[in-house]
Amino acid sequence: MKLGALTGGGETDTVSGFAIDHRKVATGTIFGAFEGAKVNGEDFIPAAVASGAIAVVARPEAKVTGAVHIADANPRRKFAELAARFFAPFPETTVAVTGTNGKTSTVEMVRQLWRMAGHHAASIGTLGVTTADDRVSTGLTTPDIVTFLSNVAGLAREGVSHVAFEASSHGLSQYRTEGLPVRAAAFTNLSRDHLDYHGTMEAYLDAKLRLFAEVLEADGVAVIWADDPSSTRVADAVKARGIRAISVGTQGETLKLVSRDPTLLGQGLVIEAEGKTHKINLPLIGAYQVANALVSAGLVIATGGAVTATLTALSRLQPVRGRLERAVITRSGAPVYVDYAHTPDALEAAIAALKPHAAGRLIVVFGAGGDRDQGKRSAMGAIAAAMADKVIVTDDNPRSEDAATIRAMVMQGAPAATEIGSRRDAIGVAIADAGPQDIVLIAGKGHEQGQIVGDMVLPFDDVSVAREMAA
Ligand SMILES: CC(=O)N[C@H]1[C@@H](OP(=O)(O)OP(=O)(O)OC[C@H]2O[C@@H](n3ccc(=O)[nH]c3=O)[C@H](O)[C@@H]2O)O[C@H](CO)[C@@H](O)[C@@H]1O[C@H](C)C(=O)N[C@@H](C)C(=O)N[C@H](CCC(=O)O)C(=O)O
Ligand SMILES: Nc1ncnc2c1ncn2[C@@H]1O[C@H](COP(=O)(O)OP(=O)(O)OP(=O)(O)O)[C@@H](O)[C@H]1O
Ligand SMILES: N[C@H](CCC[C@H](N)C(=O)O)C(=O)O
Ligand SMILES: [Mg+2]
Repeated sequence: MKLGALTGGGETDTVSGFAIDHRKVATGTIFGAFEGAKVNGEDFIPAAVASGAIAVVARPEAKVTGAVHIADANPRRKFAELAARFFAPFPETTVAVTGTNGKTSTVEMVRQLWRMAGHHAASIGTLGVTTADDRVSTGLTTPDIVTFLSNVAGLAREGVSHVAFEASSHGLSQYRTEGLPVRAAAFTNLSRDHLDYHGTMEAYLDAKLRLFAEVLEADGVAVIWADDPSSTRVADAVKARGIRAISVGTQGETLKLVSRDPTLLGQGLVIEAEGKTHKINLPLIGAYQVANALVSAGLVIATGGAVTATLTALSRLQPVRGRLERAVITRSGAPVYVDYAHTPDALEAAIAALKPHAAGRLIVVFGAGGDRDQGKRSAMGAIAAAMADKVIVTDDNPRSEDAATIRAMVMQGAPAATEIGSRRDAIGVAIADAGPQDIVLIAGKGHEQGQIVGDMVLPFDDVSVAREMAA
């Protein structure tokens, strides 16, 4: 592709690629110079040009010599639009999910439902780029724009026609997925998280609303979990654009959840849709997975799936890794579940999912990530103290923070909790303590295969450690 084709000018240089980090620039690259949270990418423009950048997308105020300056007041969005033209074509059907919790579960369920309907489908999010037979981590829930667009284009070349991706609030704020047409967008819920980045809940919600107010195609469809207090804000943003909405939940109009009865390994659902009543056996436990299953069914229906076939397919959903995953049963007969709950609302949902199944005590082991929202820590402690029978506070991913300080903030909400810094020891104590009527919940890291301490990622997998301790 010639540079002129992207700028509308006559430049004849051949574009070889796109980069937002000067260290990845080669001859023919278009460099995106963005002001970031840590450094200003504009400081690296001379180095990028020296490495062969033929154009730089930057604010009008930025200084660019030796390469074409593609000036724009919103360089991240401009860069994404140009990169999308370079990496196209993309799979014909792409959907996005946003919300504090449920994104990974929902995109994974959408991928499974599409596959059951015969489509070649993939998902992109916290678990990485996932296809029917492969999973590659990108390190982020919503990857950076170049990683994202090049991966989506690669999936199209592999014959993937349907992609579901997680639109995190950071990703939306940083235009990491702009330029890729979104046929349907779903909202799961909004509760406290990432205030270290967004500052206020209003700013956090605004970041997510952009998916519906700007990103979703004008002739697209919104899928809304109607039972969340913020769902009306999403419905308003969608109505303002005259876009069709599918609402799901007990307050849902398209897929109305009439009843939910826990069974041994899942739950029996009664759902009203198009005037008909559907009885579905969902093979997943927890009210929160019903919410995600209905949102995922809404997304499949929004993109052409038949209602009855899609709802029936819910009974064949496979568990999502690290989301109420049953890791092992202890020698005393106590099941040990691993869950990714790392926000107050999520911890409440995970504990609420397991409590009805615990004839004895629910023992919860959890902590909180470092370099993340600090305000949620005591709130998580308080929820665990209120809802669980025994609480063990331990390390999650301390990152650059002092681990003991993080634990102390969690303990403020759970003063009677047991504190064990080593996550391995904490899991061991919980499993040794659990009796035949008890259930152990290990929360916060889910599928993660490492514990981030400082700049190191130490190998650590909650499921493997639980199995080791229960052996
Ligand atoms: C806070 C945050 O979101 N940071 C992300 C962001 O960095 P940034 O734009 O602030 O970049 P910066 O580090 O300040 O640098 C500014 C610019 O200079 C460039 N640069 C920088 C250094 C250099 O030597 N040369 C150079 O060109 C950088 O590439 C960047 O474009 O853009 C980068 C490229 O896309 C991301 O890697 C980085 O994710 C960091 C590592 C991160 O930890 N993000 C987490 C918080 C995150 O995004 N989590 C969400 C939430 C998950 C959820 O929903 O819970 C996710 O989607 O994963
Ligand atoms: N619909 C829901 N309502 C409330 N809690 C939920 C819901 N779905 C998931 N959870 C809780 O949140 C945890 C994370 O779920 P999931 O990974 O699907 O969310 P996510 O939005 O992808 O999270 P992240 O933003 O960290 O990527 C689950 O392990 C569970 O504890
Ligand atoms: N166990 C992780 C979960 C959050 C990871 C991801 N959602 C993010 O915020 O980057 C932590 O709290 O460190
Ligand atoms: Mg996720």
